[in-house]
Amino acid sequence: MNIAIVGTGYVGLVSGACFAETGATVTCVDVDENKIEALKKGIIPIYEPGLDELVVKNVRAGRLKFSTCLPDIINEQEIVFTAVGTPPDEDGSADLKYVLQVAKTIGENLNRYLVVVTKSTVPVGTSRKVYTAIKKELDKRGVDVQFDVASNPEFLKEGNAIKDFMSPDRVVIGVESERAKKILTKLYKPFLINNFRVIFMDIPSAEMTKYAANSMLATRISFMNDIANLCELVGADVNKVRAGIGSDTRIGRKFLYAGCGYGGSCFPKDVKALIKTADDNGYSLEVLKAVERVNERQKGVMFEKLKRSFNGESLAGKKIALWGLAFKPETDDMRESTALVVMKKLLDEGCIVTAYDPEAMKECKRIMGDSIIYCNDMYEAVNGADALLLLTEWKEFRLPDWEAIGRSMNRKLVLDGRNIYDKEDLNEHGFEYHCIGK
Ligand SMILES: NC(=O)c1ccc[n+]([C@@H]2O[C@H](COP(=O)([O-])OP(=O)(O)OC[C@H]3O[C@@H](n4cnc5c(N)ncnc54)[C@H](O)[C@@H]3O)[C@@H](O)[C@H]2O)c1
Ligand SMILES: O=c1ccn([C@@H]2O[C@H](COP(=O)(O)OP(=O)(O)O[C@H]3O[C@H](CO)[C@@H](O)[C@H](O)[C@H]3O)[C@@H](O)[C@H]2O)c(=O)[nH]1
Repeated sequence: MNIAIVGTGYVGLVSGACFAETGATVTCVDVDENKIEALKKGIIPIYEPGLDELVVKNVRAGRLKFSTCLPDIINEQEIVFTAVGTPPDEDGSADLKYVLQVAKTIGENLNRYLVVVTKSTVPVGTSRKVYTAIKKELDKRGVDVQFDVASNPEFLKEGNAIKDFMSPDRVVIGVESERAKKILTKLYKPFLINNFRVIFMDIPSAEMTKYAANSMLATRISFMNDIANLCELVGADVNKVRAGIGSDTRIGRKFLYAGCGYGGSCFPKDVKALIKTADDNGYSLEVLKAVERVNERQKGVMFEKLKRSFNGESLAGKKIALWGLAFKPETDDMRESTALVVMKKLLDEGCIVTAYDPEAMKECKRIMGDSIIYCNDMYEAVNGADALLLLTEWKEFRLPDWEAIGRSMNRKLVLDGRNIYDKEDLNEHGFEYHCIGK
């Protein structure tokens, strides 16, 4: 089966490598020539566990190829997926220019039947726009080629992308033609051989499912962050509350972790876009508006705690160490990460910021330049520091040598934004310790 994936980012590259792993012949297409050149040499542009091996293996097997030219390969494909970015526009709506550019290119070059599948996260009605854009170009050329559009939103999480893609909880496909449904069933069968969890539905419902899923998950997090802040005021412990409510199967245990706010390329942008879709349709999504407000506030909580620990004393000139810069562990992605908000606040206050992240140092340098001090490891970052802020719960931060850290810090103060340390343990080592929701 020949398929192409247009847009070779987190989603496009992971999907391409995983489809190739099941035996499909996949061409990953991108307009970024440097990225494609690097991939052809086996250099993977992002950090995602297991991705290097999977890409290299499938390239060697001849099942995974790269191209910068969709027109060259389009008429050899049965399916073309669009996995380009849909960044937020100034008003919060999803910017569809890349998706529609791809549709135009398809219409300008298509000569035989094709299923065009939108994998990017797009608002309801986008597949219709994709259909119209392709048809318009075909009509201009005066050719009568059959094609179908479908919606297949992606639910993978960064840092766990390959596992999520290879063994999905479910695959959602919005499709309105039997021919396209049959082709997509064939493609997804290898992933779900013994338990075919593909949910077919109409296209608008598939498009909406993606936003509703991310919004529900973001809601759980903001809800727990709100409860955590209240726990602090009334003397409860949010970790115990989480265990207490998560054991109710109607609630479930996942995505209930209070912390210093959610980030990433998806939750913030998708919550905004859904709010905008509703506003455009004359409906106000009150719950989601609150979810967003709570998250904005939560990203400032670590800084507020730091200020409180210094009891009104100026933070200017204080050396503050940050552990974790990525928006979550196991990725180098810093889009909308809490660290960006914290760094800005610290620098505005005149602090000296030292930082360490196992994978996101290069990305941080690209964004922050020389405004902070980049350290070679977690221990170098805390050397002479007046406080340590844990912002991303990487595994290597879980069991630090507190004795050594205590000797090297200027003030023994730890603020834990992901609740991974034990207060009693830290206090025993002579540290002042604060976390979220306790
Ligand atoms: N990152 C995730 O974890 C994730 C998960 C599920 C869904 N999504 C959604 O998937 C989509 C892609 O996200 P991403 O994180 O992979 O984006 P990304 O920014 O990592 O990658 C997008 C790629 O598309 C390329 N591109 C742009 N215009 C192009 C064109 N006309 N032709 C070919 N390539 C083009 C860019 O050069 C870039 O390499 C978004 O809609 C996002 O919301 C992302
Ligand atoms: O209990 C939790 C779980 C997550 N987070 C934070 O939420 C953010 C997002 O985390 P996660 O969902 O694991 O990563 P993403 O890669 O952004 O994945 C989300 O966004 C993707 C893009 O749409 C979807 O495909 C995934 O299903 C959805 O989980 C991160 O900042 C986490 O620190 C919490 O604060 N508490």
